[in-house]
Amino acid sequence: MKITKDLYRGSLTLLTDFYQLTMAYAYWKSGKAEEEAVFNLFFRKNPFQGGYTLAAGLDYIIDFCSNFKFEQDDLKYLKEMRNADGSATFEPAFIDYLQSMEFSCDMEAVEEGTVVFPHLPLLRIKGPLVQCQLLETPLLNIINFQTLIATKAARIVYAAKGDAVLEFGLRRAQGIDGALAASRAAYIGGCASTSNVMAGKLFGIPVSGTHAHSWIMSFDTELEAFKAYAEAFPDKCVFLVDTYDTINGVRNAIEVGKLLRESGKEMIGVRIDSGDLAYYSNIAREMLDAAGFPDVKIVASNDLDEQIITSLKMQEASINVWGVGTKLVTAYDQPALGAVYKLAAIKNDKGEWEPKVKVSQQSIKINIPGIQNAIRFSKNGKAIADMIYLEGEDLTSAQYIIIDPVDPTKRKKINTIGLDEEFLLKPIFINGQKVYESPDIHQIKKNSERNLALFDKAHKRFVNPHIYPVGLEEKLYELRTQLVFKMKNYDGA
Ligand SMILES: Nc1ncnc2c1ncn2[C@@H]1O[C@H](COP(=O)(O)OP(=O)(O)OP(=O)(O)O)[C@@H](O)[C@H]1O
Ligand SMILES: O=P(O)(O)OC[C@H]1O[C@H](OP(=O)(O)OP(=O)(O)O)[C@H](O)[C@@H]1O
Ligand SMILES: O=C(O)c1cccnc1
Repeated sequence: MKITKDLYRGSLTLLTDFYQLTMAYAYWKSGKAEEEAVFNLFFRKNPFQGGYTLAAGLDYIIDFCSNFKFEQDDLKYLKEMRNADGSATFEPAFIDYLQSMEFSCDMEAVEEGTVVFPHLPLLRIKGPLVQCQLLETPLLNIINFQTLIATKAARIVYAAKGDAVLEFGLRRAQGIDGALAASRAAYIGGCASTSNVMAGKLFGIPVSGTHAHSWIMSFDTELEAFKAYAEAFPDKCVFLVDTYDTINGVRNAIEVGKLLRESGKEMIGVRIDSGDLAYYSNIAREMLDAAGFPDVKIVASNDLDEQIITSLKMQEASINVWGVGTKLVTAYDQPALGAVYKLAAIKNDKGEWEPKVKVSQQSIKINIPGIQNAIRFSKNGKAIADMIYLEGEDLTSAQYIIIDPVDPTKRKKINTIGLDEEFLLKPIFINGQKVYESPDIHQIKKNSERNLALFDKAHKRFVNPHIYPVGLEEKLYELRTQLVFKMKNYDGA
């Protein structure tokens, strides 16, 4: 992937919040910049009131970290930055320090296309405090959006029950990278193709498209327009039939379909983009079948999402292909995932890791301290539960109790005999060197399919989905409880 160089023509290293730079400066001034720290990236609630989340964005992160370097242009900008009194914001020695900075962290992350849940570490980074801090914002920016859109796509594809979903979002997406990243994530989430040609070029996603109303309107009649399109694309005819009168549009499509057949070609489909999609698709199906076109597909579009698709399926609409734009690429009903990035441990003067916790009045906001990993238990191809545990913990036990991170009265016993186990975090970088072989986009999409198949449909339904158990291993739960007590000054209470 060449997003860094091709789209922005330079370093993306300044794509961070200013406070990360002020902290970087202050860490450097106080001699803490190179202290080793561990941060975790996680979210607290599945989006869209759903029962699962589909991780995406790691390949952007790999690219971002591999290109993490303050370049001359960036340094010049920082050097010229001034405080209100006209003094330089950053002293020259700090600018030199930034210039010499090389990405040197260890990173572990869940692979793209992994089904994930609240509280699981999606990404863990270990390295100099200053680097981990500077990376907070871009890592969150990337994961938050692509994970959200991949999840939305997975829901829409689930609603379509095996029919192809074409992503049509570019024109209404949130800007240029919003559109590109959304097309990528939508493909990972299960869409068959994108209308976004640049996403096709950059990421290798299949591109597809029909034609617009303007094509029809540019001719005197719809029939002429269909005929001219058939001449240009005899193998790719999907006629948009609703510009004037949908039923008449289907009639015209059939007429041109017959002409195509005479020349040895077959019409592929018709598209309906307005009106009652159940009613018109059923009429179109009857007309097409009666005219000898049972294999011609019916494509529907017009502000679709998983709820409308589900409703149209229930109405037995004769739709075979779904074109979905706005509500997919903007994650219309929930515009942000809300993933956060929290300090989990820091190495003290003695070289020991000290777990860190941020106390909150809301128990859902108390982070999980320490260097963690997560393991997924499954049986006969079905996931049973995920356990978050402290790295280095002995994992040979035949039985675990996992404790809900928000409500400690919720516990689950796991007998590990006969269960399959998968470690969710995979090594991505060691000392700044990439050790992970990035799968191509098609393999990532397959990984999503494999992952989604691990989970029961009870977790996938849209209304009140069954909650998948994710819990803390007992020692981690104890550590967190003790730390919270300590920070609240009621040790052992
Ligand atoms: N049978 C149906 N059941 C549920 N929702 C439907 C059905 N048919 C269409 N819809 C959805 O209802 C909404 C209709 O919106 P709207 O009224 O703006 O469309 P329209 O009548 O086609 O108008 P326009 O021509 O401006 O697109 C769209 O989101 C569409 O996907
Ligand atoms: O509704 P969405 O899910 O966002 O899907 C994309 C929409 O974009 C197009 O409409 P537009 O009116 O922009 O152009 P058109 O002339 O091709 O219909 C297309 O016809 C869809 O309705
Ligand atoms: O190809 C299409 O039909 C298409 C592409 C973008 C937006 N709406 C429709």
